[in-house]
Amino acid sequence: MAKITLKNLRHSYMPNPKGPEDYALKEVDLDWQDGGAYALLGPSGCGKSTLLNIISGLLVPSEGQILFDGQDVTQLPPDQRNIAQVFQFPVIYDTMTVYDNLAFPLKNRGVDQATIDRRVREIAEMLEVTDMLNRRAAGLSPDNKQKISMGRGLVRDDVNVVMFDEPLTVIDPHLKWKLRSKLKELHQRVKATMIYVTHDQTEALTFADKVVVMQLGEVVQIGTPVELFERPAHTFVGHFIGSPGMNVLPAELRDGAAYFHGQQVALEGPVNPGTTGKVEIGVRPEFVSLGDSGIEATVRRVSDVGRHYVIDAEAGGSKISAILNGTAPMVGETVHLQFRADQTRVYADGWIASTPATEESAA
Ligand SMILES: Nc1ncnc2c1ncn2[C@@H]1O[C@H](COP(=O)(O)OP(=O)(O)OP(=O)(O)O)[C@@H](O)[C@H]1O
Repeated sequence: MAKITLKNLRHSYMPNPKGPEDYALKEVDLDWQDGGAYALLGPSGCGKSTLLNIISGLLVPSEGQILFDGQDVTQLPPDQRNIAQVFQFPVIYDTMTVYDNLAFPLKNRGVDQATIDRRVREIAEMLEVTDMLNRRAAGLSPDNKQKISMGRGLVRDDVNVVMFDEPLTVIDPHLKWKLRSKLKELHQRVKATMIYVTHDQTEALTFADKVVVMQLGEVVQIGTPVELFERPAHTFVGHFIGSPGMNVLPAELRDGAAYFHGQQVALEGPVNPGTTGKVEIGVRPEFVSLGDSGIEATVRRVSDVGRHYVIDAEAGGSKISAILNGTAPMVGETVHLQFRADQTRVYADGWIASTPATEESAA
């Protein structure tokens, strides 16, 4: 396994790119640590496949370098990069048995028979497909085929990285959670560097120790699932992660204080000096509650989602969502919303622009 470094990477599909908008990947600098479980998360078109293809060698970047353990591989073709890939659709040989499918990547490399047998049986046991080893792959269900595809990606222990590109696309929804947790478990056992590409936050957050969130060809935040939830570095991360996503409300700054719809809102800590641009307040629905005072709002929608209620209220033309326990208000009712101060942050032009009070007092 290897540490993978992306250095000043940029890629444009155009022959003569001019502005940043001509780049499918804007400046990307990233270190993927040896043995880490990473997710690359972002909406369709944000540049995930472009980045994956650059790492695997299918695409040579317009600018920058890719290093495996410090060695420049930017110009190396895929077959010399020693990478395993699992795609959206199962890549297996229907006419072969499950055993032979799993053994294939090892046979190809001239691995000895005893090692092949040991490794195939280990992987089959991890994937819970031992009872299928002698069956022909043609007869398997789509999810079992994809399991075997994953097994083929994991069977070699000498690859630099295993990359999964939306691997659960073909899996039935009710089986997805099973394979999702299986993959996490596999990472813990195999300890390979793994990159899991998806647009699905649940998949990313379940699988990864660190999630790389991309938007419009840019990495907007790298963090643990908890970090992304608790302190989104960008409003996009706030929106994209969470259900419902973070409330992002238009705001004004005056003398270091933030105002929404003319009313001061208590913040996690000071606003960064010199903050300008489009100012917004971000607070997750989990940290919005009802009180006797606070922001006056009209309830527009109440959804009972089992363990709690989600309400959408309107204040000053903005929608504010809250996750509430206990008794839900009625649609049309006027309520007062309170934001938990230590979870209320300022964003300027999308980027976080306030600092937690504790960090400041520790400084
Ligand atoms: N071969 C290509 N030629 C020209 N433009 C491309 C090519 N491949 C991708 N693009 C453009 O580059 C940008 C990033 O695309 P990319 O496929 O990397 O995103 P993605 O996040 O993987 O999306 P998806 O999940 O839909 O595959 C998009 O604007 C896309 O239209």
